[in-house]
This record gives sequence, structure tokens and C-alpha cells, in this order.
Amino acid sequence: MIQAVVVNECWQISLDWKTTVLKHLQGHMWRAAFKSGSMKAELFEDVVPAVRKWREVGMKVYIYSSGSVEAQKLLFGHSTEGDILEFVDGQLGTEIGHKVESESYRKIASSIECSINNNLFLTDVTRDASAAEEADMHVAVVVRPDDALYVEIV
Ligand SMILES: CSCCC(=O)C(=O)COP(=O)(O)O
Repeated sequence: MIQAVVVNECWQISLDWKTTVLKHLQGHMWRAAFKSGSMKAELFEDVVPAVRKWREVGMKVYIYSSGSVEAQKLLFGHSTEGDILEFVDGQLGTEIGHKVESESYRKIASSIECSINNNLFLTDVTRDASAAEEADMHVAVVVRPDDALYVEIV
């Protein structure tokens, strides 16, 4: 039974599926791993300096991820750069809507009380970028070395 679950979860991960069940399992595993100190989130070295700079000039920074809010807090709270949650104004998960749906970005703009075309969405997933752009949000696709599989070069 356990082996069947592991095989199924690995299959979902290989397809980059973001099912709620998978993300809940992720949250449980991460809780144990991050809290025990056996796992730390590794950030690209430009992340913290960039976020600091944006915050210094008065910009707000939010995380919007398919990962649950708990998973986001675990990851950004236990990074190799320490707890960087203090640099973040809030976390948004898929309870606001899926990242491939334009409506999600409209809802985000409304919930953070910032007009949609005054927002910049950074992502490495082109499907998510298209949805945000369709909603009139500014978008920048961030290309990282291991993202080649998910970024469609057009
Ligand atoms: C940031 S916490 C969880 C990350 C995660 O599980 C994931 O699938 C990343 O998806 P995203 O929507 O953030 O691209």
C-alpha cells in the first residue's frame, strides 16, 4: 500500500502536478524536515538582495505559490539565508485560485488593494505568466538553470 502511494506521488511530481492532496503531503513532510533542521531551502543568491531593495523603496512583496501557505512559511522560514518571512508582506495559495487562471490575478490585486497594472508577477512558469498577463498584470519570466523543462521559449 505505502509503495503504491509513493509511486503515485512520484508520478504526480514527475508531471509537475499541483494537486491539493500532493501539496498536503508535501506540507507534512516539510514540517518534519524543516523543523528538525535536516532540510533548508536554498535560495538563488540574488533573491534576498532584490527583495530587500524592493522593500527599501516601499514596494510590497507577496508570495503566490501552488504550495500551501504552510509549505511557503516552512520554506521561507527555514532558508539558507535564515528566516526571510520578515521580508514578505503576505502569502497567497491556490485558495485564491489556480495560477493558470487569469481570475486568480484579478482576485490577488483586489485582495492586496493594489490595482492590477501596478503589480509585477515574477514566475518561471510560462503558463502562469500568460494567465497573469491576460489579467493585465505586468509579468517577468525568471529563467533559472533547472527550469528548462517548464519554460517554453517562444
Ligand atoms: C513555495 S512553497 C511550495 C512550492 C511548491 O510546492 C511548488 O509546487 C511550487 O509551485 P509554484 O506554484 O510556487 O511555482
